[in-house]
Amino acid sequence: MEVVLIACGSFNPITNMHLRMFELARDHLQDTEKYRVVRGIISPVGDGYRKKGLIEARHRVEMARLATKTSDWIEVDTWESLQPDWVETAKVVRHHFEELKAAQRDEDEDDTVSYGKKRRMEEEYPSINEAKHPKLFLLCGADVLESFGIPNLWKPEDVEELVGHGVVCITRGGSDPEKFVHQSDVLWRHRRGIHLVREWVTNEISATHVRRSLRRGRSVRYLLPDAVVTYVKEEQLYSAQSEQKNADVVLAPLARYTDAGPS
Ligand SMILES: Nc1ncnc2c1ncn2[C@@H]1O[C@H](COP(=O)(O)OP(=O)(O)OP(=O)(O)O)[C@@H](O)[C@H]1O
Ligand SMILES: NC(=O)c1ccc[n+]([C@@H]2O[C@H](COP(=O)(O)O)[C@@H](O)[C@H]2O)c1
Ligand SMILES: [Zn+2]
Repeated sequence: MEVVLIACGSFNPITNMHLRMFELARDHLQDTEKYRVVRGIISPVGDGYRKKGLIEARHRVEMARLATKTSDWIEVDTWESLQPDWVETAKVVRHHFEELKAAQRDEDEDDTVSYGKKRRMEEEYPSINEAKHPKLFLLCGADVLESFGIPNLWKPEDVEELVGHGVVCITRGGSDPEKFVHQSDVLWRHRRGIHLVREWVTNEISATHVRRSLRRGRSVRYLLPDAVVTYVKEEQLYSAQSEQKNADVVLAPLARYTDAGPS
């Protein structure tokens, strides 16, 4: 079964750990001998997410592009980052899933010799289509999985939709995703679609740490790809001022699902 992995996040900035997540997930899935990971998509969140310290999407996208230049299977997609308002992750995944299905349809139509035969097979076995296009799994760290339980952050139907597609979750210091899945009825029901990956070479790289070091003029070399370090320097990104962005506004999902403010 072919699988495409999609990681949604701020990538503010992208770190080596974000890239490691993809490699870890691919090894884990392929080790089951059930899946073949064919592509990885990085989808930086749009500016409408309103997270504190979130710099402009065009810079975050460019850094992700530079970081994935040396990968032959991970790419950056800008659809989410270009939307004027923040888009729910379930909706982002739905958009990419539709694209995968459409690409498969185009491929089938090009293949004119067997098109008629395929159509007849589809009529006879409607579920045949499900196996034809790749599956799309959300790739995330354990903190994101655990955030599914934070009130007013995720809609229950969105969580259901995401775990229905499949989720690959990488362990992160201080997290216990196994326990979290066990304690949630929805996640437990979908436990077979939740792939927990243990990172044995634990590291605490986080974009927050990187931004803090940059503000203090400390080196972040070897935490980020060299090309990203150079870009940050050239563009003079991440200052005390940029960290104050969105300091006084409510995070878009919280604003959307509560009366806390405009979304
Ligand atoms: N060290 C890590 N281990 C496991 N997962 C990680 C790690 N760093 C980031 N991730 C995951 O990468 C995805 C994108 O995360 P995000 O852009 O928030 O990065 P971050 O390093 O957590 O940044 P921030 O500190 O700003 O929250 C999320 O699913 C997050 O859980
Ligand atoms: N309800 C939702 O769909 C929902 C809620 C919170 C975060 N998210 C997403 O999770 C990711 C989290 O990123 P951060 O860890 O950088 O906040 C972002 O891509 C964000 O859009 C989605
Ligand atoms: Zn984070």
